Amino acid sequence: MSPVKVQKIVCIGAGYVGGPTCAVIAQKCPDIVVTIVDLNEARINAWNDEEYRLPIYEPGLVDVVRSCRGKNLFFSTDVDKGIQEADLIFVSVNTPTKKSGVGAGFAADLNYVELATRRIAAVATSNKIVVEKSTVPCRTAESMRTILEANAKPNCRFDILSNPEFLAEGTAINDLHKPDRVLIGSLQSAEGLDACQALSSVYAHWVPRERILTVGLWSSELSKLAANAMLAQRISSINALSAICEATGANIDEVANAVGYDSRIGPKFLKASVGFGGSCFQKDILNLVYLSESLHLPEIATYWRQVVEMNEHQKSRFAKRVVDTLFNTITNKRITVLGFAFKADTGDTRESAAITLIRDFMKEKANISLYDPQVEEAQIWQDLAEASPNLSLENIKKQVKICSSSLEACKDAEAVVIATEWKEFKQIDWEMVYQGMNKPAFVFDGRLLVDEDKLTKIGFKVITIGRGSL
Ligand SMILES: NC(=O)C1=CN([C@@H]2O[C@H](COP(=O)(O)OP(=O)(O)OC[C@H]3O[C@@H](n4cnc5c(N)ncnc54)[C@H](O)[C@@H]3O)[C@@H](O)[C@H]2O)C=CC1
Ligand SMILES: O=C(O)[C@H]1O[C@H](OP(=O)(O)OP(=O)(O)OC[C@H]2O[C@@H](n3ccc(=O)[nH]c3=O)[C@H](O)[C@@H]2O)[C@H](O)[C@@H](O)[C@@H]1O
Repeated sequence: MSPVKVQKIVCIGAGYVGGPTCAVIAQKCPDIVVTIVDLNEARINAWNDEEYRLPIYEPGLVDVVRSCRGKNLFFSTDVDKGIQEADLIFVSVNTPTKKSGVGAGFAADLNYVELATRRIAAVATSNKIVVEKSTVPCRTAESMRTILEANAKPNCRFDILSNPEFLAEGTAINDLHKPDRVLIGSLQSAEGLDACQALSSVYAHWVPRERILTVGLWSSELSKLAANAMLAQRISSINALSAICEATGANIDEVANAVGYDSRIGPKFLKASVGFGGSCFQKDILNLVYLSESLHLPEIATYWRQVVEMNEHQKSRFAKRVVDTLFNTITNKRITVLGFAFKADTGDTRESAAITLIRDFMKEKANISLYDPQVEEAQIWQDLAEASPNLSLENIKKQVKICSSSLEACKDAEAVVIATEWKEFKQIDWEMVYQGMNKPAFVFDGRLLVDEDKLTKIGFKVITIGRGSL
């Protein structure tokens, strides 16, 4: 048997990963028809929007979709038809942390993966290559195989691959166009290797062969969790050092720079911050913690859990520094929060540090003015309500005001807190901001973004993460 030549791809899940990933596959493989399906009709309608108001904000994404939608790229809610017609199926559904039951708070909720897998088994009438794109615990492919084989129609074979995604939001299109590596895991059987070859040939349309790594299934699944854990660990390490800097007068930027010059360490991902956010770092590390505990490796679980605990500590440490600096009370004071997304260049707010900060400021009875250039208002209210379940939305709205510019948000404030590193916050007219604020006027820079000397000259008192305020 020789590898299948992939002609039709369906992707189940039109989210942050399925959408951009498969849009780029369509763009780079004009000979392949790609259909992205989702149960969420509103999301699919947005992907099909005539004015290209897509459901996610990602620089460069509109151009990719514009170049191939309606030609070889389609978005649909008809999941069954998509499955039936495809020879390769990406499963790119959400895998959030379980909220209840065994492993609640740690384990990945694999319900969506299982439902998608069962749907594939129920409706497929020909052989399929099924690709795990979602981030899943090690050995999930085995569960998928068991479900598929138990429910397969006669003469219908399924080959399962793991092909985790390493894109980061905000740079997704560039990451997909020029990936550091594409990782494909398969069984080492003849059929498994053929399936692996078929998927490799899809990526080989634009990714150099030496960057397409082929490994065993379990290594591939674990490598995804490992990569996120090690990236997050770097941030927790630099953030732990930022606390020492604040207490000693060392400067975290200088420390990170000096440390990063060591070619074994490297300069990337060493930016101290108010804490990492995003849908995956915390979830994937907790998943690794749960996996370690399930494997009776408690010391390993404790080691990785600390990365998340350090992140929580960083967020609460920063909120406390704001309160302490503002003479130990922010009750009835106006605090401006600039940025709500978990990082710049995305409208995504999942696990954003800004949510935790605002929750903590609300507990202190502060009034908050908030501005973010991308995040939708409805999303902000939903996130704040979820973070403070004891407060009604009506009460939250009494304490929080959403503004349409930085200048408006900073008016009459005692302090400005920078929570997201949006480029436009670098270009704020701080002279004008200063005039409109109460005095003393404080700026708390949680993203090492502003020019501290310049702001100090204007009259601000600037408190920066990882720098002493002596
Ligand atoms: N967001 C990111 O930057 C990255 C995420 N990942 C992983 O990729 C996976 C997907 O993440 P996102 O795209 O962010 O999630 P998402 O929540 O944006 O999208 C998932 C989509 O799957 C759909 N869905 C769920 N079950 C379905 C079913 N049975 N049939 C059809 N559609 C279904 C949902 O309606 C949703 O639109 C997760 O496992 C995540 O850990 C991996 C790398 C990067
Ligand atoms: O599995 C995933 O979901 C993805 O998770 C991260 O991507 P993402 O969360 O989109 O964004 P990152 O750039 O990694 O940033 C995550 C968080 O860490 C923060 N961060 C990042 C880098 C840094 O030096 N300091 C820092 O505080 C960011 O502000 C952000 O809040 C990984 O970078 C991707 O490789 C991975 O595919």
